[in-house]
Amino acid sequence: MPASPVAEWLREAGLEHHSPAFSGVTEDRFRGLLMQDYAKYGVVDLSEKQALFRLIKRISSETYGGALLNLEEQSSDLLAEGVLPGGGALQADPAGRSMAAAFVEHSDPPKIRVVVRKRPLNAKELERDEEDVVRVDMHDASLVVNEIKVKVDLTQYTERHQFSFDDALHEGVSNDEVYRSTVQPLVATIFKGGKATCFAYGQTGSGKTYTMQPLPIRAAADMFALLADRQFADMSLFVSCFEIYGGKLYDLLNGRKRLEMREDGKRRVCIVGLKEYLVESVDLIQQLIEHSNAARSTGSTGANADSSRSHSIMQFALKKTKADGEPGKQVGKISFIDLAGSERGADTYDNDRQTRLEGAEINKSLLALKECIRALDNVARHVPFRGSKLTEVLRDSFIGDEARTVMIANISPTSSSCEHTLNTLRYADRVKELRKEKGARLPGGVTPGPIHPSGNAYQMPAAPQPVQRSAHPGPDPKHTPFGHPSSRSTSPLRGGRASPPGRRAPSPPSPKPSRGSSPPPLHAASPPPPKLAEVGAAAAQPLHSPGRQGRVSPSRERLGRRTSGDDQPAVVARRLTSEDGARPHYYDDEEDNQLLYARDELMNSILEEEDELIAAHRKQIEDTMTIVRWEMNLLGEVDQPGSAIDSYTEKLAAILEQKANGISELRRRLESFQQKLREEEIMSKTVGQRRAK
Ligand SMILES: Nc1ncnc2c1ncn2[C@@H]1O[C@H](COP(=O)(O)OP(=O)(O)OP(=O)(O)O)[C@@H](O)[C@H]1O
Repeated sequence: MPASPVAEWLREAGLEHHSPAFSGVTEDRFRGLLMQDYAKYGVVDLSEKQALFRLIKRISSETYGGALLNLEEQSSDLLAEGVLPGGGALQADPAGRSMAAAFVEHSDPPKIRVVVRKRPLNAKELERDEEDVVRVDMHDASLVVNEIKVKVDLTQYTERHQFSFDDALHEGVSNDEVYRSTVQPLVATIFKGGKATCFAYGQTGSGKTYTMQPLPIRAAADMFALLADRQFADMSLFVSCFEIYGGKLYDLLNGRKRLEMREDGKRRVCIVGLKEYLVESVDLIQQLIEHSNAARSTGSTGANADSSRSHSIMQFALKKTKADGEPGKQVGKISFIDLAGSERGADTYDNDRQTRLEGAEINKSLLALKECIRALDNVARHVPFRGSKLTEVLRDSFIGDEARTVMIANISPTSSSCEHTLNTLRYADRVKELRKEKGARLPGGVTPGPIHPSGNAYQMPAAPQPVQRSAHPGPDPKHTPFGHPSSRSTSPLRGGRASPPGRRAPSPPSPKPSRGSSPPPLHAASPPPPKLAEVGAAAAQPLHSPGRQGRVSPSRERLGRRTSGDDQPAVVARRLTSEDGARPHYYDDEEDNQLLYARDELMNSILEEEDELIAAHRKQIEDTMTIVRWEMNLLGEVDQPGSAIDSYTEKLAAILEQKANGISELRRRLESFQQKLREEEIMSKTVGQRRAK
């Protein structure tokens, strides 16, 4: 007689001696066994329990669509590193929860984790015989950068910079190990209802994309493994991907469609129109990643023809699934962020205006990101989201006890990249600095010794207050210029803006794919694949652009730090090294410094006013539509027999005045903006000329 499938499975797992106890257990019942059931069938030994757990995970996953997982490997990883952080403690879970549920409940990764990854020398660097100046000691999570310097008499010497982080990964470390050190511990956070963020920071070509790309795939594999558990059967995974390019949002899974950020009544940020995909296989995620990569903006710069000039953000949202298959309430979320090249925030003086503006935007967003992460650790009452689009979009990921962030600082090994490498490490160091004992820090960002768990002498800068955008005095939709409400006065555009929060655009429910079915292929130029669900984002209010008080000012922050005494000396050489890679360079010449600071200020106000100008233009169009309605009404009135011409002329005068005011206000704004662009042009040219000297 052939063995039953259950007996066959047990044999595969080396548990055949337990087969008699399982006789009569159906395949479905077997798949649904929980940990507390194991003892009933005589499986009490720890290693046997683990083997049975892995077996059930594997067959459940094969049945429910996660067949692509290498569960033998994944589960053993989970068992070794995540599921059982306390050794075998969870095996004896008194509540008798499944291993998956116990993993989620017991896992508690730190709020912030900073990991450095060094990439190997590439073929070109080897060909040029470039020197590897970075030594990583994985054992104590530290690294040393040997910076080669030249004295005034032209003799060379080496300056040694030492850093320590939560993990330091050398060039031989695989992407799997990176995953285990960074994102895997965050998987439980998402199932617990938390928001997790993982971002890669570093100069162009340091390995950000190489590092980030596999992470969502591995995370999805682990998430599917957990989703196969009965405990999480009512949840599904949704994926979206967008980029922030020049301060604007584009959907990378929907033909780079421009997206708008909105804030709903509860001050939640929504990205209106962002497409979300229900995913049930790792394969589909792989295709979505390829699709988004193809769509991502890259542009050529003096530094690197392929340098990435945008931040790309892939988000996994875990949601409850409604009975009709539609997504319900969000449980948790993880964002994978491949940041723009960090060096792109500086050295932009010689480029064209567009590139300079992009550089300034990147600079601003990297500074704001650092401040938001630092605020996480500092349990700050105010988090400076409004510093940039990037941090506004990620706002909910920086709030709440369950917010977790992992930063991966990618560095290149060569001597020629040394300055950028040090900038990246200093940025990473500052992200983590609250965890360190202040006394242990050496000048210049050198941070030997262990991380102190409670050292926290840093104070957040005064919380910036959001400033309302000063809109021009357009017509109030409730009041006509004649001083009384008009039944027809509501602007159709204004009305149309307020779509109900949380609504989804109608889309057919996504059927669960049959086992083994492969998702449709994606092509860069092709329309998005099926299983599409549009995010019904609330669209109550557009976000206010960051006001002058609400932004992170690079120059002011820098000046403030100089007097704080815990950074590098203020003036050390002909050129001061930028301390966190997101800064322009500063000089020991006071005049040069003044010029750079002034240019920073101007650039920031241009970035703010650009948004405001566009918003004001939009509003002006809406107002014009409202006024046209009034005019039509007025003409209707004057055509009536016996209408009073005096009343008509008065109302017409009021309308014309309102029209003229609207246009002159918009024109004033435009002229002020154009003037700033001209000033910036001149300043950048002057800076470029001084630097060339
Ligand atoms: N750890 C690594 N092992 C092997 N090759 C690597 C590693 N890191 C990066 N590389 C290679 O180095 C090159 C640059 O890497 P990558 O494109 O990821 O850099 P990047 O930081 O994302 O750059 P950009 O900001 O321009 O997007 C690629 O060819 C990549 O395959």
